[in-house]
Amino acid sequence: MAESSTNGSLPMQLISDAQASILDFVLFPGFTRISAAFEEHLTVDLNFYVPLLCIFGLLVFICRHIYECLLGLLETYFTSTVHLRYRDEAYDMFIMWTASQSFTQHARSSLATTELSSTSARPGRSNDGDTKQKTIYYTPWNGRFFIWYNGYLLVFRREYRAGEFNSREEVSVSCFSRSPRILKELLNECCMEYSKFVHDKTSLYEHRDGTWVRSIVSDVRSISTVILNESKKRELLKDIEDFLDEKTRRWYSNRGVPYRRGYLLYGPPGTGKSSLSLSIAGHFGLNIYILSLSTVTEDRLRDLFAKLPSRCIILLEDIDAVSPKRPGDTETKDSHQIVAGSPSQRNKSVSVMVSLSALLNVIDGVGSREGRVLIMTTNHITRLDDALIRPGRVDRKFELGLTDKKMTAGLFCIVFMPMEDDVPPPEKARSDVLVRLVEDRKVDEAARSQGEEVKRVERLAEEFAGRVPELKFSPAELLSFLLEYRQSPEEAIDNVEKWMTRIREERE
Ligand SMILES: Nc1ncnc2c1ncn2[C@@H]1O[C@H](COP(=O)(O)OP(=O)(O)OP(=O)(O)O)[C@@H](O)[C@H]1O
Repeated sequence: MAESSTNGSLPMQLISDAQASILDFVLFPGFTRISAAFEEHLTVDLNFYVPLLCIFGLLVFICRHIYECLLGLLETYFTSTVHLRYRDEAYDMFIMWTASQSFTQHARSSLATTELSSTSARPGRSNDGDTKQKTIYYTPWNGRFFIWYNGYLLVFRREYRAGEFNSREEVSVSCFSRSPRILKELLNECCMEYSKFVHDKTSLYEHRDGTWVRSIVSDVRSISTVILNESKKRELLKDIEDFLDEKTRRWYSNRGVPYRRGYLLYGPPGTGKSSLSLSIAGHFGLNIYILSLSTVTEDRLRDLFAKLPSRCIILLEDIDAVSPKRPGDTETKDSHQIVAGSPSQRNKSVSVMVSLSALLNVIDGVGSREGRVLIMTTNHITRLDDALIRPGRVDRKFELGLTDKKMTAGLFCIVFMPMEDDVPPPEKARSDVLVRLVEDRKVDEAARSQGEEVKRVERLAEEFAGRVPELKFSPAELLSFLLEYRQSPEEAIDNVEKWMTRIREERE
């Protein structure tokens, strides 16, 4: 120590070491090595420039800080921002809009997906099925992007924040103005475009992590494709139509009666309870929220009911999963509190998480939305507690049964009746006049032969229905058999006896 202080070289060395380490770790990683290399090969002592570099680094640091402060001030006082919550429909609307904008094509960082929604929803079903027809969508990703919209410069930020437990995406759009008017205009446009897109489609919501997420946007399933007793179908549709009428809403509201309607669809498996509910949603242009009681806890159930919009269909499937009542059980004080399973059992089985009392509370509790149509389905009506299906909770009950002759023929027609959309439209007309004439003639011939085909299928449908005994098979079973022979109705008729024998044997 004494030696070092006498020659005076160590303090200098210490200073330059300290400077070097600041440079190495803070401002200029690898400085020491580079400096050594310079000294060795070019005989230039970089240590001479260290103070200058430190000052320069400090200046850069100060400037950057000032820039951040100014940007923060600008953002706080002179810009307006709209934040979009990931997994919310507004997010999907905006992202869908960006995918069609030209600035997206030039974004240097973009996300390539086969879906445009936050929830892996399928906007339309164009991306299902044949992989050759899949579309890749590009949307700006992880950065700040500038957009010109109606003459205004907007900044679109989309940042991905990876967390230890959950990762999330942050999306916002800002404008350089204290008024958010232009941002609202933009989001209105996104909303309108989106509405046009989903106009003739049914949005199907399922729950994920305690919130409703749109899982499918599908083409409306025509109610005519659900085969059941026609008068029952008409009665059900009429009832829902009356309920949804504005006059009915006023009537309920004027008399202080909760504006809700409940239906129970019951019958054996595969008789069309879910299909009917979906097509009812499509028929009335309502979104459908599907909930299986075996997949939620009571708290979740309460939350999900509270988050329902005011006009929608909520489909509660397999409600017998919560009802503890069996034929012969006596109604006790506890019957409304009985959970189908003790707490320990509840932990073991996912199918017994909701008690009857919790279900009744959400059905008619204060959190329950006005204007919602509740459809409950069950395969075992006898297992349901009377309290669950009393009027007010279930206003109408509809049984969906096994096939009778008419239904069998109807199912046959669904499979084999020619439909306009079966054949894709011809490619764009070619200019060749002769070719077009030939095509026109083909269209006429097709129309004529289609009429004959309709009569033929109707005749075959009657023959098929004559061979299938009534009330022995579910529509799902028959449909699945018919689809095997969808290219040939005659073969379906020839093979139905064999199929019925096989099914009977399987059942025994
Ligand atoms: N009445 C029907 N008309 C047309 N198709 C039907 C009918 N019933 C069932 N299907 C067809 O059978 C399949 C199953 O039907 P769905 O899921 O609606 O029956 P479900 O009664 O809800 O069955 P589960 O009780 O097992 O849930 C679907 O593909 C559906 O298209």
